[in-house]
Amino acid sequence: MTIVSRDMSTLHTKNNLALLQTDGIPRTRLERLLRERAIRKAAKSPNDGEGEGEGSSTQAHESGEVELPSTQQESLSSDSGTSSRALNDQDSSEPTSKATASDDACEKKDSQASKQRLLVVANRLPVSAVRGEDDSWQLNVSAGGLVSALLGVKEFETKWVGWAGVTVDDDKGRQTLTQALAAKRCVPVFLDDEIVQQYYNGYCNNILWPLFHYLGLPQEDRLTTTRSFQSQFDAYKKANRLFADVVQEQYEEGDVVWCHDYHLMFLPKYLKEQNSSMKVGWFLHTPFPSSEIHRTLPSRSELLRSVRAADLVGFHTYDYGRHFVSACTRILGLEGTPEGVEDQGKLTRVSAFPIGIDSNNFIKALELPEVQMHIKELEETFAGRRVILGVDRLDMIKGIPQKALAFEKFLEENPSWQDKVVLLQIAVPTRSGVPEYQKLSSQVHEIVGRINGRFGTLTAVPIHHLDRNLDFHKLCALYAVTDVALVTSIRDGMNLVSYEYVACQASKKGVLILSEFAGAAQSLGAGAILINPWNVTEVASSISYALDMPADEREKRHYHNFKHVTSHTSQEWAATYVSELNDTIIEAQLRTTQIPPPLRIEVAVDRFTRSNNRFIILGFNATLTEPMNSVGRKDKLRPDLEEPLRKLCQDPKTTVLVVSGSGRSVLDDNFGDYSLWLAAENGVYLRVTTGEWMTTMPEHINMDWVDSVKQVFEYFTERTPRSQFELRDTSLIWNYRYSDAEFGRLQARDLLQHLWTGPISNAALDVLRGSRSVEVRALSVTKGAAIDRILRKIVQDKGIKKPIDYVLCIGHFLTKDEDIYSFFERPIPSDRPSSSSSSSASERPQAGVATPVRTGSRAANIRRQRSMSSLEPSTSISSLQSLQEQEGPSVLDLQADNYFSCAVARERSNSRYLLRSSDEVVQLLKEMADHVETNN
Ligand SMILES: O=P(O)(O)OC[C@H]1O[C@H](O[C@H]2O[C@H](CO)[C@@H](O)[C@H](O)[C@H]2O)[C@H](O)[C@@H](O)[C@@H]1O
Ligand SMILES: O=c1ccn([C@@H]2O[C@H](COP(=O)(O)OP(=O)(O)O)[C@@H](O)[C@H]2O)c(=O)[nH]1
Repeated sequence: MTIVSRDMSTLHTKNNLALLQTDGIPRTRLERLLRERAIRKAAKSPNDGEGEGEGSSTQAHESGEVELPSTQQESLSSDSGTSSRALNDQDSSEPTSKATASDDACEKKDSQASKQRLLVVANRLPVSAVRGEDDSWQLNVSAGGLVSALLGVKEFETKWVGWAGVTVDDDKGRQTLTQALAAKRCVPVFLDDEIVQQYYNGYCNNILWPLFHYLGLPQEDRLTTTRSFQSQFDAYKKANRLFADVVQEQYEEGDVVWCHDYHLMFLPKYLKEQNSSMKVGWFLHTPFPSSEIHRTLPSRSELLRSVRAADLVGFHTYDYGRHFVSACTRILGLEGTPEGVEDQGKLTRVSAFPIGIDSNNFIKALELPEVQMHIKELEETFAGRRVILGVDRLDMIKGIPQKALAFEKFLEENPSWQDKVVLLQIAVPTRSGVPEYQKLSSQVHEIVGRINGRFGTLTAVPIHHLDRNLDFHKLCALYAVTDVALVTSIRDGMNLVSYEYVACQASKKGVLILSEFAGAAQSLGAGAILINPWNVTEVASSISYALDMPADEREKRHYHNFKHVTSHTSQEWAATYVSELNDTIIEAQLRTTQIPPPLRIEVAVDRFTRSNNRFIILGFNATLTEPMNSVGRKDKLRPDLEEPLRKLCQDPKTTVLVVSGSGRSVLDDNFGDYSLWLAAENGVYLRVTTGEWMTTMPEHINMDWVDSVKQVFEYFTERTPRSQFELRDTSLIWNYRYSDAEFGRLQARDLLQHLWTGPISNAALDVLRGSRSVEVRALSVTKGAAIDRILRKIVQDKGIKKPIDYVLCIGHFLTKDEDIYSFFERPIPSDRPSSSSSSSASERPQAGVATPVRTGSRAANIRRQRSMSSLEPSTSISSLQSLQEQEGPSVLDLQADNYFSCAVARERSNSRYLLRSSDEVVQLLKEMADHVETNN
């Protein structure tokens, strides 16, 4: 990402869409992403190409970024007795309190001026701080896959925001730690002990973590537990606010903000509330469980909604993403699409981005003298024995007890191996403040002790169990010398240990036994032996198979995995994610240009009050009723619309028409006692409420297909619980809005497939897909076709003399029915609404009315186009043409400023304006009704 990428980020920052559309940047998402990828590849210098992973450690070290310490010294922290990776950019072991934030920042700015700025926000910073005397700070690399992977990301000008793993209550300490961290491009979020206990140990690691790994919620045995869940959830939100505040302080326009993991599910929402134009991504490092698991969580909806505020939501695997979309459709009732989750036109893109490692760093580390020395030591220690390696945080998800049991079974079944093989298990202590982790530690020790007692000898034990964090060089050496890596996670977001093992096995070509419940199984499945860790017998026989595997099979398997690990690096992962996030914003901007502007209600009302003969056309479903996705919706007029509608209907200067796809009885029930016009079945039936229904059905309408379609709809209704179908005179509708959303959608897909390609595909019918329905209609039955006939009838019936000078047409119409909007438009592209109507409307390319629309010629035109001129209503409606012939001038005298077509709760529409929901329809009609009162 060098010069060309910078051009891209300039485009993003400036939202320069005009430029975007004219300078050759492709318009489709895939084309843009392919191009970005090509640019990234081309921008790699030839030197970067040594080894597949780009961005070598040396390079990163020189730029002063935080990195895995292949080029740094490592230190054993003598006071704690544990081995850790000390991390300083100038000097690896000295305390860093003297480093100043400003010096460092300036230096970085110059060297990284061309890079995209990236704010990485994660609960844990890549370094954990330990306070020394004199307010000095030692910064040690934190353990865990998230940190390892993100340390490999070097393409961006990255700043980290997170918790340093330590409580600092005094101002001086906070100040010095902030300075020390600034040298690592890290910014601390300070959490007090109470928050850490409630948020991190409590809500994150005792509730979300087990739940997301299918271990269920903790059992409650008394009400105080419920109360503590609530206080943990409150602390979770509070902690997320603290993160949001720090991000806000650090944010500069154009930055990409990348939020990580289950600790920060509220962060996207808080950030967008603070700044809606911020580019916000969220990535989950754990699995996202099936919606059936997620729905057990009391705060399930709030969490989903908050994550949805992000522009891009990423997961390690397609399955996790699918579960998330499914939870949003089933729990929030939103629309899941192949692209993500949609709510009233707002798309949250959901994709899989499998993480990788900085493979080059591992490969190069193997050449270092210290690593070679460790390799030699290990070879000597384990001479004559094969070594099976396990490296895990001591976490219940890692299946360490299962691993030990499988190894026990293997020894039991293979006595000849008993003194020739050892299981070397590194169990890095983690989250020791959570009681479940303390229990696990004792459990594992007990099992290991028992097995060693059973199979050990005076001089050797079969399991070497180390409860500690290893330094990087020792870890690399272990990866390189061992014969088999055994990963038995019962669930694991990805599992980077398996990647790291493969990266270090270029010479030995050891075997990877990998749990099928780790995300890594999807990428390393070709080369690994996949196992179900719960099946102890299977794992035991896989160990046996691995130890006896012939060299050529090991080579082949290793080759597959090595290729994957070295090409799908952490750098690639981050670059792909950020590139998609940037593109998601471009896409949203492009979509915006296709979205009509919001209706300015005050303008519509103002024009209404100044006109003398108004025509108001209202859709019914989701326009005058509750929104589509509210549970238990009935086809019923909203109670808050009754009064305003009644007032409007009583106004002598206003004619109100409700036009709906619904049948006559639905409209009768809702509007029988109002004084207005009703058009049922998309205008096939018409009546003024004081009169009888009449048909406006066109002649020669072909309905031969009805029986065949009916049979198909019956078939799908029987097989889709809670779906229903309705037979109308000119249409059939199958709707599944009360069915399981995903199943309904799959059924609809099958149904559509059959209608489009099956035996009735040549019938004279239109197939229309609604958001949760499929409708089949006679050809050319649309609201736009009907409005012509309806208008004629109304004009004739009311004996209208004064031309109609104001039209408001609002509805949640299917695309096909949007021809009702264009009926009142005059197709002259150069015409524009005058500026007084609405400034945003004047920017709309499709708005084309400027001069009076003469209904006679317009209607005739439409009739010609649609071959709908010959109408035979049961009650005669004479043609408007003849009406005009009889009565002289036009009945429509519509200035552009006085025509308002509005789609309700739609994202894209041919209408001039949008109303977000039926709530806004209520507001509009109320304000109009208020003016009727005062004016008349
Ligand atoms: O920060 P801690 O509470 O000490 O825990 C360490 C990290 O554990 C989890 O790692 C996950 O991320 C890895 C990289 O994507 C993935 O390979 C692994 O399967 C996950 O378990 C956790 O998600 C991180 O937030 C923690 O920092
Ligand atoms: O003593 C150790 C052992 C392991 N790791 C690192 O911890 C990470 C574990 O990541 P993984 O994705 O396997 O699981 P997680 O712990 O994140 O759940 C790997 O990068 C290891 O290199 C470490 O820092 N110190």
